[in-house]
Amino acid sequence: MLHIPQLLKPDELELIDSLLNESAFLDGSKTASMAAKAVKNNLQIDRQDQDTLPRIQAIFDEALRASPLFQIYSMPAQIVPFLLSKYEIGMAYGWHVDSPFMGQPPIRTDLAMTVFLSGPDAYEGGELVIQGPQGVTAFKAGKGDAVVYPCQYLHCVNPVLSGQRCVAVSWIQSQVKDIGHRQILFDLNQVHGSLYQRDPNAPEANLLLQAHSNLLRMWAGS
Ligand SMILES: O=C(O)CCC(=O)C(=O)O
Ligand SMILES: [Fe+2]
Repeated sequence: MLHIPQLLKPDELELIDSLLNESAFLDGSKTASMAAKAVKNNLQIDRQDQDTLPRIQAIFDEALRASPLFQIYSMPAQIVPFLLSKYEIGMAYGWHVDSPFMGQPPIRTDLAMTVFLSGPDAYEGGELVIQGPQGVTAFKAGKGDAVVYPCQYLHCVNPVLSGQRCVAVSWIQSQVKDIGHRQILFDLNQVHGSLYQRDPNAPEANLLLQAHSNLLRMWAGS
């Protein structure tokens, strides 16, 4: 999983805040499928909304395009339009896995993403808790931060005890389907980045980039 600090800039957050204030929120369990419906208790902006959602989506499109960390980690092929959710006092989303296909037309959900639109001081409880191979991690990230995690992982949102928690969530089909392949490519990319920073002409930086590119060609498109 990956924490991206400050995916959104302060002026983008300000605009999103004002758009959210104008929007009507509906019962969020309507957009959950099967088992998730029973454990989902939050509010969401209507998917059919033609006013607010497209404007917020445009901000996210640009922010994701401009984030090297997001691009390197997720290698997106397709991204589901963002859902805007609000958790008020007592609301929560119990342990669940996300559907393997989402969106219209459906895409394969390799990665899930939460963008935090409320700062950690705006609510108590409400942590995004993810059960990864190394154990459980609870995220309560800064306003404008994002967390991206593989859809293989069970996760939940703890009950909000005070205040309110606004987030935007989406799902990504990666160019690289396999979670282990993605991790190797991400690690190689990080090492290449630091070698390149030390010396852009270092032959080993080129060799590493060559190995990364060749692996990406080998593993992409699955
Ligand atoms: O609110 C969140 O951070 C995650 C929500 C979630 O798990 C979902 O919508 O499937
Ligand atoms: Fe989920």
